[in-house]
Amino acid sequence: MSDMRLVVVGAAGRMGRMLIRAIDQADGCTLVAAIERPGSAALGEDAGILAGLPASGIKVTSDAAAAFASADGVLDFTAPDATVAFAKLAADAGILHVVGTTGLEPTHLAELAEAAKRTPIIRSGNMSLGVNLLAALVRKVAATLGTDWDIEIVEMHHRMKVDAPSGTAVLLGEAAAEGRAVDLAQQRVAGRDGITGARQAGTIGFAALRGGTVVGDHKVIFAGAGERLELAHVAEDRSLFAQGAVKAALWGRGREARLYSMADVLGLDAL
Ligand SMILES: NC(=O)C1=CN([C@@H]2O[C@H](COP(=O)(O)OP(=O)(O)OC[C@H]3O[C@@H](n4cnc5c(N)ncnc54)[C@H](OP(=O)(O)O)[C@@H]3O)[C@@H](O)[C@H]2O)C=CC1
Ligand SMILES: O=C(O)C1=N[C@H](C(=O)O)C[C@H](O)C1
Repeated sequence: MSDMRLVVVGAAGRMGRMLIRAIDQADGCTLVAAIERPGSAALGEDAGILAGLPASGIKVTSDAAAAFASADGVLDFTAPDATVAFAKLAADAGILHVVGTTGLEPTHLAELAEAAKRTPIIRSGNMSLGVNLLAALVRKVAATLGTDWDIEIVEMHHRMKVDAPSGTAVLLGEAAAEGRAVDLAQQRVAGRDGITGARQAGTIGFAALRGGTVVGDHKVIFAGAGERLELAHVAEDRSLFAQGAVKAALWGRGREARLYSMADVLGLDAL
């Protein structure tokens, strides 16, 4: 089979550069375009150079529609509104859309679900094997323990991160809620401050720390009476997210139009 032709949108971002490198290192795929927004200082730059590689001959452009027309898939770690716009363009072009963008609101998710009726979309708040395995463990533990065990999710990220709680924290919260057979939206408590009153049984709490260059730390705490169970994941290098995204793209090639998760890609659904 010919190499899968991939486009990276948000190519000059922290993850965009990692994705260009991950494509370069992987077998079975080739970078065919690199996209940034109109007016970006990165336009015209060589995508390889941008990513710390030898020149690739691929210049960063802002014409996503033209790029998608001659590609098989797009890797998208950008921002919520941009991701929705790219989802429509990817569906128009009939190419696979891998979405790592976080901070998506229900309206964004509804738009992605609509686009996924026309083309496959693989979306995850975290593309690493470790976090997706952790989510499966959290689901099991939450299903096993009663609501006399309080669930709190603590995350820390670098100072440049713009959304909170992190997409991973939300993913882990959803896993805990699934385990308890409840709706996370009804149980979610984030950003306590001031006289909050005592903790309500059954709620799932989120705390977000920001600072320095932390790649991504997540801890799920099950706090019972007199004992505590803590499950944690530490991401040491963003390249693992990029490698996960490339793995997802190769897995998703030729799949039917629908929304997939990283658990689908990694075969963790049965856990
Ligand atoms: N799922 C996962 O495994 C992971 C997800 N993430 C998520 O990925 C996203 C990006 O993170 P990160 O790389 O650190 O952020 P950056 O801000 O470094 O990169 C985002 C890039 O997308 C660009 N962009 C934004 N809007 C558009 C647009 N309309 N068209 C083209 N390019 C656009 C930005 O350009 P500009 O600067 O001009 O706005 C920027 O270059 C975040 O939501 C983050 O949480 C990060 C790591 C792992
Ligand atoms: O913005 C980041 O950096 C990260 N974002 C993702 C998230 O919101 O969980 C994944 C990872 O933790 C890094």
